[in-house]
Amino acid sequence: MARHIFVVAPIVGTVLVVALMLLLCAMTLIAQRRHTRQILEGGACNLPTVMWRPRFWNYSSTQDDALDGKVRGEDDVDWDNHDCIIEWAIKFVREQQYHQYNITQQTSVVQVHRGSNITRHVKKKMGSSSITNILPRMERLNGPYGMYATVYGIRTKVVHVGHHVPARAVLTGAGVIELDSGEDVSRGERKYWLLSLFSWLSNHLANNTTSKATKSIRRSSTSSTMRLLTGSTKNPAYDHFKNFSGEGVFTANGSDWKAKRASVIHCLLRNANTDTILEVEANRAADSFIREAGHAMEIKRQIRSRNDVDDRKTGVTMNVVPMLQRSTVGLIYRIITHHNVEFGPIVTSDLENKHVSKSDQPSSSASTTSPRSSATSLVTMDADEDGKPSIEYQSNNLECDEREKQIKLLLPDYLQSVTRIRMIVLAQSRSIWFLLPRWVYKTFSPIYREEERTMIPIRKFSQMACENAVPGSPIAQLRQRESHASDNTSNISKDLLDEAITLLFAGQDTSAATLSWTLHLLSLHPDKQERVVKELRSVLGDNGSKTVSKSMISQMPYLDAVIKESMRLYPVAPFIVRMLTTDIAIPNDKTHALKNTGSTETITLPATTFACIWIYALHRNPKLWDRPNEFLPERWIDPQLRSRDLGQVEYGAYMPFAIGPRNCLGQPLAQVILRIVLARILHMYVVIDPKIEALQRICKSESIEFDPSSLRKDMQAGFTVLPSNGLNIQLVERSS
Ligand code: HEM
Repeated sequence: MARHIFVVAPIVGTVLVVALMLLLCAMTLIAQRRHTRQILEGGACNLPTVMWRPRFWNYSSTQDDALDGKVRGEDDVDWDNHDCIIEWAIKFVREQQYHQYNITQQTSVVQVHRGSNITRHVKKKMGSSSITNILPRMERLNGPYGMYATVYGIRTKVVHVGHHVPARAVLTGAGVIELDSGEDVSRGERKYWLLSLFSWLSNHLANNTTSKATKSIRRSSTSSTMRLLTGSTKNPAYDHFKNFSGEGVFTANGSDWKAKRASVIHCLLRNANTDTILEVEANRAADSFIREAGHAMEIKRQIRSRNDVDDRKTGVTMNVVPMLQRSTVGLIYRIITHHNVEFGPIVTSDLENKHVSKSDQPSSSASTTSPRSSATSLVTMDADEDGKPSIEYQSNNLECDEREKQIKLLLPDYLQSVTRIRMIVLAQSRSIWFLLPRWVYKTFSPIYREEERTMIPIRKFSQMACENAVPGSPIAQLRQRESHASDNTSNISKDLLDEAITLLFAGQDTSAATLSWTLHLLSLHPDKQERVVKELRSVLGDNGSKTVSKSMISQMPYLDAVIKESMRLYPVAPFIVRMLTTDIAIPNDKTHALKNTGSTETITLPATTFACIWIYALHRNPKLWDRPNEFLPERWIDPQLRSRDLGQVEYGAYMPFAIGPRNCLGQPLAQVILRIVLARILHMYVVIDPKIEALQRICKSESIEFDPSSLRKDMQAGFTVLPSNGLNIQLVERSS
């Protein structure tokens, strides 16, 4: 009997302790939810709130299908076979998916409470794994300021922001005071400092006036000047990324972040060669894409053995997402390391001549940067006949050196791993482990183990990038700076490795995703694509050089409008998160006009609240944009259409690169990369959605109005959003 007691007592004791802990957790959760609701709905705020039950999400590697080009429900369709496409289109229309294409997978429950004016209690179903399902609903739940308070887990208050005024207040710390007339602060650090200064002054002055809400800003402001100036920080909202990008500029905080950001901006953007390198490398990235497509066309031609058929007319249907990922990773790698390595497929057939030389190599690098050129380093600056600077790669005359071989071998694993890590970080932030201390996650979570496995190729690739960095390159310069230096000069510091991981990913993933969405939209709108091409030809000339320069893209307003519009509809970072370090006062919905701040009532977002800025919802807010869901590049250039969009004039309404001190530091690079690569691809190929022609025909025969937007792809959530399950595009060579 006594022996039994010794066995049973510990078991019973453990059960009781676990039960007690669960009870405590549940009570804390309930108390926290009530507290949050009181803060955000009650008295001062009166905001519409969404109480969001924590949704636990498992990572499953089947999410990786994006790279394999599988399209849900479309796996068996041969997109190069006309009959197959027609068969698919008939099925698609007949099954009446046509008008409800986006609404799939509904699993968990969201409750919506309309502040203190609750008149109804709505229950809605939301998809747990697809952001596409969440975002349109966020839009539809538009209350005053489109704001939603959410409770994630036990400890956190979250405010969802879908309106430009509070978004701007959170991201710039500007609060209720109108500081800027709609200009983009991201264009220069100088403006940002000016804005911050204004922000501080205005908040300070407001503290001395009667505004009860703004008084609390001073009370809750921290000793850190930076925090006082910005009003918000990424910390701790971005802790999920720390295993990935460590203390790189994306995840660092406080004075560490400030020093790192200054260093990265200096080394990446203030380099005398930056502009030329950027131009050359963006053209090379396009060459890489074109070469890969050409290679596929050649293979297709060989497989079908139809030499008599002119393949340039039929083209080839390919998943362009991984192609763009490969091209852009090479581009960013070379920009930050100046290591001259070509990642694209090395094509040994005469195809290379057909496609690469045809598309012209960038400037004078033409003869030395072909895929067969040797492993070399950048850079000597020179001037061509027109006095325009150009780049020579110094050749060491080796066929392919060891470092080049190694980094090329690592590329497929690297790309697969970054694709996987996008999902793992998301899974982590939504898993039950999020609610527990970090050490518990690290010790017990299978997600962490998967994350560590996935990080191996990423760390290896980035380590090699640091080792291969040529003197004078951004990475080599960073290595010399205090913010990223190692104690031992021969070693690569953890800070430098984190930065390499950050820059490689931040630069590559976002650019590839934006280009994918833009090609997708243009493939659904052939008329708009033709307008871009007409403009391109007028600038490049039909027979002239096909290399695109920065000055050329500045003469292409429609191309610019297409990219802006595509980033409006598909901002690749659909939301960003900040934690408020001070109370932030914003005008309430009745006194919308910011300029009358003297007489406005304010409501307060309390310090320590997480603010989730829904860039996606801002970009599609019908109060800001005329015909918000339409792909309408003309809105950016036609004065009449422009005047209908409040979003084009209100600062903070359009922010694909975010705004405020933690906006995208790579924006100046990205703006050039996107335009040059897109121009080159469109100059070479007609991009066609393989389904569109068949659907148009079937819709016509069934007397259904054809709406190209119904063919838009779902968004696959990750760090950034990509077209779900890849993007099959038919590429057909343009006849000149
Ligand atoms: C289409 C291209 C790009 C888009 C749409 C984009 C968008 C963004 C956005 C929205 C953020 C803020 C993220 C957040 O707060 O959660 C960001 C941050 C950042 N981006 Fe980009 N980005 C692009 C290209 C680039 C490039 C080419 C680089 C560099 C090579 C880069 C480097 C960074 C870095 C380092 C940060 C963190 C800045 C900080 O926290 O201080 N991005 N980007």
